[in-house]
Order: sequence, then C-alpha cells, then structure tokens
Amino acid sequence: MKVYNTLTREKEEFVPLREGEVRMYVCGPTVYDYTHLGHARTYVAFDVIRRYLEHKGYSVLMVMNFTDIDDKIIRRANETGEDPKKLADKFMHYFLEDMAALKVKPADIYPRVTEHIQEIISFVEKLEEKGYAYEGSDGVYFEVKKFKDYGKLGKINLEELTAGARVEPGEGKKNPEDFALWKKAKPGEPKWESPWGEGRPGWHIECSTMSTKYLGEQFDIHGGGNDLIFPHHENEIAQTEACTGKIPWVKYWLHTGFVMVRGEKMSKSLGNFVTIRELLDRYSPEVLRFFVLQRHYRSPLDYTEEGIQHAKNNLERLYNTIENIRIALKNAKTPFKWGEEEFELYETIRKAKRKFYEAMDDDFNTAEAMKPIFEVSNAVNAYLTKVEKPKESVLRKALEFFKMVGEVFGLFEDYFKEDKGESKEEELIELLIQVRAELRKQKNFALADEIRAKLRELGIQLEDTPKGTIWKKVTV
Ligand SMILES: Nc1ncnc2c1ncn2[C@@H]1O[C@H](COP(=O)(O)OP(=O)(O)OP(=O)(O)O)[C@@H](O)[C@H]1O
Ligand SMILES: [Zn+2]
Repeated sequence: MKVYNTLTREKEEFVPLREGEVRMYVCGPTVYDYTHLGHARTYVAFDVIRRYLEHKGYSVLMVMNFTDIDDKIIRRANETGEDPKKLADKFMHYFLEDMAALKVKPADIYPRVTEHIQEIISFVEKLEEKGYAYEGSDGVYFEVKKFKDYGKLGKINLEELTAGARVEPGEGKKNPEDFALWKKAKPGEPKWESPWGEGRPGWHIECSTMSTKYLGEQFDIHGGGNDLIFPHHENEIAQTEACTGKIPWVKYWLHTGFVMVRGEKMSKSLGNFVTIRELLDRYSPEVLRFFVLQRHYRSPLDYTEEGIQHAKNNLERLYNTIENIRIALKNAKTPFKWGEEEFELYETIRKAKRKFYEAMDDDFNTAEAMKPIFEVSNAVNAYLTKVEKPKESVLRKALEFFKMVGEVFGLFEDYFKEDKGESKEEELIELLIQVRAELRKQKNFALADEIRAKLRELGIQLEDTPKGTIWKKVTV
C-alpha cells in the first residue's frame, strides 16, 4: 500500500512503526461555529482512510483534538456575549453530532486543550530548558532559527520567509518568524497559572503535547487540511522534534484538498460556507459521503448543488441494484450448475474487487475505487435482465462485494446492518422498561412484576439499580 507523504512529496510504501498497528492523529476543529462541508470533507476523508486501514487488518488508535480555547473563540464569545467555555462546549457538542450523523467513526480519544494545560506547560518548560524557547513581554516564544530543520514540511526557506518581515510594535518576540508557545493573559481573557504568569497556550503547542501524550514520541500518521501544512504542522514538528530529539516525529503526513466555492476555499471567514446541518435537511448523510468520496482526498472539490444532486443520483443507482438483488434472491434458484452468464458476472465481481483494492492501495484513491462499484452494478442489472432464473450464489457474491465496499466507504449501512432486528428489539425492551416504571409509580406492582417475569422467560433480565433499570441478556 502506498501513501502520499507531504514531508517527502512522494508516494511511499506504507509500513507502520509497530507491526499491525497504526497510530494516527488528525487535527480537530476550533469550536466556535457550525461544521461546514469543508470540514466534513476532511473528516470524512480521514474516516475512510481509517476504515480502510482497519479493513486491511490494522488496529488503529486515532486521536483528534478539540481546540477549545483560542483567539477566534474569545473573539466570537465577545461578539455574542457568551462565556468562551460555554460557546466552545456548545459547538464541540454540535460537531460530534454532525460527525455521528455523517457516520464518521468516533476517534478513540478527543483530548481538549483546556484539560491539558499542565501537560502543555511542562512541554514549554522542556523547550525552555533545551534553549529553544524564551520569554518575551507578552508570552513565551519558540525561537525558530534554533531549529535547523525548520521548513522541511512546507518547503519553506526561512530567509525568504523573513525577508522584509519585522516584529510588530507591541509584540514581545525577538524575530518575526518566532511563534507563541504561551500567551500572557490580556484583561478579560480566560487564563491559567503558569511559571510565566497567567495566560493560555498558543495554538500549535496543543497538538505536539496531546499527540505525544496519547500516541507516543513517534507515530505513524498525522493529518489535516492543506491549510495546516504551514505554519501549523511545520511548527508542531519544530516543537516536538526539538523537545524529544526523536526524528522523524511523524512518519507520514497526509493532507486533504479544499472544498471550493467558485474558485475560493469554503471557509467561515469568507462566509461562503454551507453547514452540514443545512445539507442534512436536504440530503441523506450517505449522499454527502458519496459526494466527497467521488474525488481523491488530495484534490480540490468544487461544491455545487448539481454536484451533490449528481452524487445522489449515482448513489440511488447503486441502491436500486442492491434492491434488485434482494428481490431476485427471493426467487433465485438453487445453483445446480452455472451458465456462461454466471461465470461472466462472477468474473466482473472478481476483477472489480481487485481494482477496488488497487485503487485504495494507491494513496486511498476513492475516486478510482468508485469505478469498479459501478461496473458491478451495471453487470448485475444486465445479468438480471438477461437471465430468467438467476442463481443465488452469484448474486450473493455481488451482495458481498457491495457490503465490503460499503464498510470501507461508510455506505449502505442500513441495508447491511447485521443487528437490524436487534436494534428494534432493544427499543422494544426500553419501551417495556418505561411502561413498567410507570406501572410501579401507579402502584400496579402485579402487572409490573409480570412484565419482569415474562421478559425473564424470554432471556431478558431486568435489574433495578440506583441509576435506573438496566437489562441483560441471560441464557440460563
Ligand atoms: N474548505 C475546506 N476544505 C477542506 N478542509 C477544510 C476546509 N476548511 C477547513 N478545513 C479543515 O477542517 C479542519 C478544521 O479546521 P478549523 O476548525 O481550524 O477550521 P477553520 O480553518 O477555522 O475553518 P475556516 O477556514 O472555515 O475558518 C482543518 O483540518 C482544516 O484544514
Ligand atoms: Zn494540530
């Protein structure tokens, strides 16, 4: 499997640091507004990367941070008159809801800056001890010149970068390229105690601190949108490699292309964004995933209504095929023998599977991986039109293929959900628990006990705990 590494600007063979395990960190959102399609593209892309790695048998440990204190949050909170913490909490909550709606698998750990202040302070202290950081009048800065490898990710030449640049009046840094590790508090801002007085962390330091805390001093994948390559990820590298001396800190750097609107990046600041919530009023989550996955994750993706409509039509075609298979399976024949048509369809599925893996192994090329899905879809429909008595076994092969690609792309979930019956069952049990609680309130203990006894006969045991009634499946 090959992945494109921004650090080397090349596709490289993917070999994780520990066999069978992938540790990945994706920069999470700054939570001060609703999630838009641009963010969703990035997170859906990393979701599919993670799903594919898991599909290949890797055990993936994924960490995504929440920037829950930062200039933008403070500014927005001042505008709306809200408490910055409440504002961040609210949008963090909305973000998690949006991701769940989009069927993005949750990260294993979501560290928040405000809960890691002590660790961040210790990290900055280490940089100070090692001579990479200094205290200025308004904060603690990283001295970029001291880190010889600076610019290696963004391919930045420090001299060119700083030509003509100067330290702005009022800024406490020595050189224009130095960046803040710790910002001393201005009046009215949220603040924490530190060896440099009250203040709060700079932006980049959180990711160095929290990623190494949870994933170790060296790990496999670090990702985010293109705009994070410089300066955010460049600065993260400088901080972490200066602190630990372990090089390279991250083995593969992956970056997503932007969602564009009429030639410009979709962004909060330009106001040209469409939120996931608005889109979900009009389209199913799978349509949005499908729209995003029709392009390779590194390519720009133009947002247009027609584009999404087109994705919707294509996805519907696939769903129709799956439904055709389901209906055909009802009357399908026991396969005493296969004819030419079955072999032909089987061959198409076999080759499609290979093409799908080849495309995904080539830097997670979901755009290419879509093609064999449609090939199978077309072949199935042609088979069903041509053949009077379709054979069950070959149709099952087609269904398995759709299920496999669906797991990787996060599509057809409802269709293939194995516990389809089970989720209804859970809801029914919950309903009976509520009814029983109501009966007990009304002192109808006889009926309440009968419900409990009947459920027990069905293998469901209710237990009344101080936190309410819970249920367990019992076999004896
Ligand atoms: N238009 C976009 N297309 C793809 N990814 C994006 C887009 N806008 C932001 N991202 C990515 O989403 C993630 C979260 O970004 P963050 O919360 O910092 O947003 P932001 O940069 O403040 O958003 P905005 O650019 O809208 O102000 C980052 O990895 C960022 O690169
Ligand atoms: Zn980051």
